[in-house]
Amino acid sequence: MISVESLAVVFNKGTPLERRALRGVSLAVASGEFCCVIGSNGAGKSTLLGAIAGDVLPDSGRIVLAGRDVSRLPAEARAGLVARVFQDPLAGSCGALTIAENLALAAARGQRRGLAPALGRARAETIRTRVAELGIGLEDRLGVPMGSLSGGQRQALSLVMATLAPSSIVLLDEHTAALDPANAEFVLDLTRQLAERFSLTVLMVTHSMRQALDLGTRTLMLHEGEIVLDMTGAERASLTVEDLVERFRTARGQELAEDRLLVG
Ligand SMILES: Nc1ncnc2c1ncn2[C@@H]1O[C@H](COP(=O)(O)OP(=O)(O)OP(=O)(O)O)[C@@H](O)[C@H]1O
Repeated sequence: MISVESLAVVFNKGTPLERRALRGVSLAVASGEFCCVIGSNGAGKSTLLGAIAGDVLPDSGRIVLAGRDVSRLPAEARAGLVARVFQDPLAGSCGALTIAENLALAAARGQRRGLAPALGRARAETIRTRVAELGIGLEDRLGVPMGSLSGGQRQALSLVMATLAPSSIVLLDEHTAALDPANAEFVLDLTRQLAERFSLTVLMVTHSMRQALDLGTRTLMLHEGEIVLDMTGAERASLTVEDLVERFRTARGQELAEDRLLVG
């Protein structure tokens, strides 16, 4: 469960570059809910995910994850509660470490232990099984450096890493945007499967309005640091991309001026 209350983030406060990235965002995401987040450039999507993960500390407001108030905790202290996958396939894992080492560290996330115990036998078996389930032959290459893999392979492993530790909150920040269409589809399918299998609570940022309506159970639209649309259930099921554009126009009294969103 994610609970965000009146969250505000201001960058470069008190300078000519001041930017209010989040303007009092409140949001409750139930356990097992899969929420897609869409919005134009600079809407505050990454800032919201960063604030939940602890990479961005809020100026005001409160964040509660799985019943624990984490508002002032740094990212390391939240690692056992929340996992994040980034747009850049290189960002979520260490290229110099092997696949097995990266996965072992992910499995030990949130625990105060080093690499050696993380590579215990039982854990090594789990890792091998989880990698084999991807069906892309990486289980026979667990000793190769992560840096030698393709973007698609790396993102697939990042998703496995995000779901190895018991944390059930996963934040996906345009995690397929840097992939070619075939790999993006593969990683999206994997996202669906893992979310269902582990009853994950997911916040997935996407620039594709189609994806934001097709995937998961809820669609949020952020605009200029505020949630302007929040759709779920039957209302969402019948919505087309055109309807979504129209809803935005009605809510904000302006056109959605974002080519990337409309094309996606
Ligand atoms: N570290 C930072 N320092 C200063 N300003 C920032 C920082 N991070 C984000 N911003 C600003 O805050 C606003 C929200 O940015 P954010 O990255 O959250 O938007 P976004 O919705 O993820 O956009 P995009 O789709 O372009 O990635 C933007 O105006 C951005 O320029």
